[in-house]
Formats: sequence, C-alpha cells, structure tokens
Amino acid sequence: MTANGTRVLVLNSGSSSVKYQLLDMADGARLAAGLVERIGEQTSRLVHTPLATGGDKREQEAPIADHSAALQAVAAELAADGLGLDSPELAAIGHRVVHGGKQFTEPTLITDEVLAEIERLIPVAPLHNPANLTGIRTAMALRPDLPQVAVFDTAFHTTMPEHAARYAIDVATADAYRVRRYGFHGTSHAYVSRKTAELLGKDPSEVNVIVLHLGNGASATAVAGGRCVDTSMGLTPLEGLVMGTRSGDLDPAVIFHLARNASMSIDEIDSLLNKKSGLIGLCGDNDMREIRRRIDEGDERAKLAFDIYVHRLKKYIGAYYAVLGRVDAVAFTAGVGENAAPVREAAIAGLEELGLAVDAGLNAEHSGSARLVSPAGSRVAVAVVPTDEELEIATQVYALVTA
Ligand SMILES: Nc1ncnc2c1ncn2[C@@H]1O[C@H](COP(=O)(O)OP(=O)(O)O)[C@@H](O)[C@H]1O
Ligand SMILES: CC(=O)OP(=O)(O)O
Ligand SMILES: [Mg+2]
Repeated sequence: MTANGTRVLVLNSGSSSVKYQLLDMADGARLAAGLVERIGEQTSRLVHTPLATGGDKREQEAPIADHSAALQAVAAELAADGLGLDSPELAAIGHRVVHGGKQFTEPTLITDEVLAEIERLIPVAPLHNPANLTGIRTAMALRPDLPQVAVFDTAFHTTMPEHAARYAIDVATADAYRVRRYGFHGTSHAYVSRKTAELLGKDPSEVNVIVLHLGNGASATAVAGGRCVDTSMGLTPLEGLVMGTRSGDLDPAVIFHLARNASMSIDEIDSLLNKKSGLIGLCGDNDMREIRRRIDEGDERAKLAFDIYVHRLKKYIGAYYAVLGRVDAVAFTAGVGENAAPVREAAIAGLEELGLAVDAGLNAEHSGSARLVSPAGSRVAVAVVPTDEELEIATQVYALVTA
C-alpha cells in the first residue's frame, strides 16, 4: 500500500466518549489530542489540545447527540488548527475497535466485510462496538479515499491457549454462540509488556510479565515471552477485576437470583453490573482520587470499596504468578495504575514471599516515564509503565499502510 502523508489520526470511541490523537509518524510528534465526553447527554464536553501550535487547551460545553456529531466537532477543531481531515498529509485513520472476536489477530484495513463482522460482534460488545462503528462510518464519509484501519483490543489475546480461553460450559452451546474468553485492552497490554521488557534491559521474548491495566475499565494479563497466556476480561469487558462502574467477577447465580427474586429484567441486571457496580456501586464514586480523598477524611464506605478493589487485584497477581511459574515483573498502568501509589502499595503488600515488594519512596514519586518502584535487588520487579494506546495504534496503522 502507498501512503502519501505521514500523519495518522487515531480515534478511540468509547461508549460515551471519543479520545483522539493526531500523530506525525515521520518523527512520532503528537500534533493534537483531545477528548469528547458525555456524548448523548446535555452536558457533553470537548477538550482539544493543539500540541503542534503550542496553543492553549480549548473547551466547549454543548450537547453532542452521538458519536457522529462528536467526530464532526473533532474535525472542526482540527481544521481550526490547520490540521483538518482534508489534509494531504494524512496517511490513514486508525480506529480502536474493542471486540474483534477470534478472527482479527492483526490491524485490519476496513472494508465492507470487516464492517459487517464488527457489526456481527455487537451482541458480545454492546457498549463498545456500536460506538466504534459510528466512528468508523463517520470517518469514512469524511475521507472516503483514505485507508481506515481497525486495531482490535482482542487481537493480543488471540494467543491465549484453549484451556485459558474456554469456559467450562457445554461445548456445543459455547461454540454455537461464540461464548469464550476474548480479553480486552490488548493494545495496552502488548505495549506495556514490551516497554517493561525494555525497562529491564531484556528482549520481550525472555520476560514474563503480569500487566495490570487499571483505568475506568481494568484488566490483568499474564504475558509469557511477549505472548498473552491469560487475561482477566472474558466474553465481554465485565469479567475480572473490580472496575470504576463494573463488578468484575461474581457468582453467575447472582444474575438468576436477582431475576427471580428482585423482579429485575436481564437489561436491568446488565446495566446494574456494567454501570452501577464496581467502585461507584460500592461507594458512590468511581474516581480513585475522590475515593482516596474520602478515605483520608475517615470515610468507611470509601475504605471498604478500596479494600475490595485491592483484594481482587491481589488475587489476580497470585493467580497469574501461578500461571506463569516464573515472573520477572509486575507492571502497573493506566489512570489508576500510573497515578495511585496507595493502590500499588496495597496490592503488593504481603507478597514478599513471592519476591515482590514496593519501595515507599520510589512508589511515592511522580513521573510520566516508565520506572521501577521495587527496592534495588528485588527478585521480581514492580514497575509503573505509562500506557500509550494511541501511539501503539498509530504505529500499527502506519506500518500497515506503508508496507
Ligand atoms: N492522580 C490520580 N490518582 C488516582 N487515580 C487517578 C489519578 N488520575 C486518574 N486516576 C484514575 O484513573 C481513571 C481513568 O483512567 P483512564 O486510564 O484514563 O481510563 P479510561 O481510559 O478507561 O477512561 C479515573 O477514573 C481515576 O480513577
Ligand atoms: C474494553 C474496555 O473496558 O475498555 P475501556 O476501559 O475503554 O472501557
Ligand atoms: Mg482506557
């Protein structure tokens, strides 16, 4: 494929937000970045940072009805900086697509068949894939001539062995309805596990890493020699760790119990577990900064929510330690993992017998770059490794369109 320009626009459409970055792959420069949040509500907000011009952040607060309107607003902001979507410098648009099923193992040029496949996966990613599709279709309408590339959250996890990917349910039913564990945040897990190997001065093929991606959504992955061997999210991004608004693991019988005894519909239970559970369900806040502030003021509910969050995290560290057999590093990433020192400290506390410890001084430092927070000479490294899904997506997209 031939690309004319060297710039890649990356769109990360979430259920109610769009994050975007425009990068120049000739030198890796970030030209613009931004976020549209609360799409579909009266209180939508767009924050645009024009990095190329060094100008001030621009904020707009006005209702944005859907992901299509959001992308039009983003295009207008970029155009105002002379970086519009009509630019001949643009080589491609990269889209984060959350669910790619089993079939998409690589970045993929979007065709009608690919769109149909992403659509076919909506039942297993109802919060994410429709938003991704709207983003793609709007971008295609704005630049029909440009390669549009999908980078799937599930791709990195397609190496999971069958014994980790299958649920222990009737095989015929599972296969008929594609019920299996797919895993998500794969772009981040791939990037962070590679950066962790770099930090240790080793080749990724030599290193076993447990990656803890703790954002609003959160997942843990066991990476052996650069390949995913297990991950905490499953059929959908609901399984596993306690998240901002999602419950993570629970006894599936909770669902039958609520359906039978609380007269809740399946849709109501879906919304309960995805949107009103996790930290927000436990204490009314899903932002770890607010939870820490409340704990400092002696708030018991916030403390319990924090303890439940950390307990689940610790269980996964232990589980993946056992899955990997030998662990070289535990890497914390994403909003909570990169910024919440108390979460790292509490999750690692008491694991000295596993060779894991956190140095209080190193852990309390703030820095935007990858670093170790374990004491010198630790058997297993504990690392803080900032994720960069947009850069990783842009790199994969540019490699595809210039191949
Ligand atoms: N300084 C901080 N201290 C503690 N937690 C933080 C801090 N900054 C961000 N967070 C947490 O990170 C979360 C967002 O993480 P992020 O990776 O941006 O999530 P997502 O990509 O899923 O929207 C916030 O909800 C908040 O809990
Ligand atoms: C898959 C997933 O949970 O994504 P996010 O963290 O962006 O919600
Ligand atoms: Mg994220």
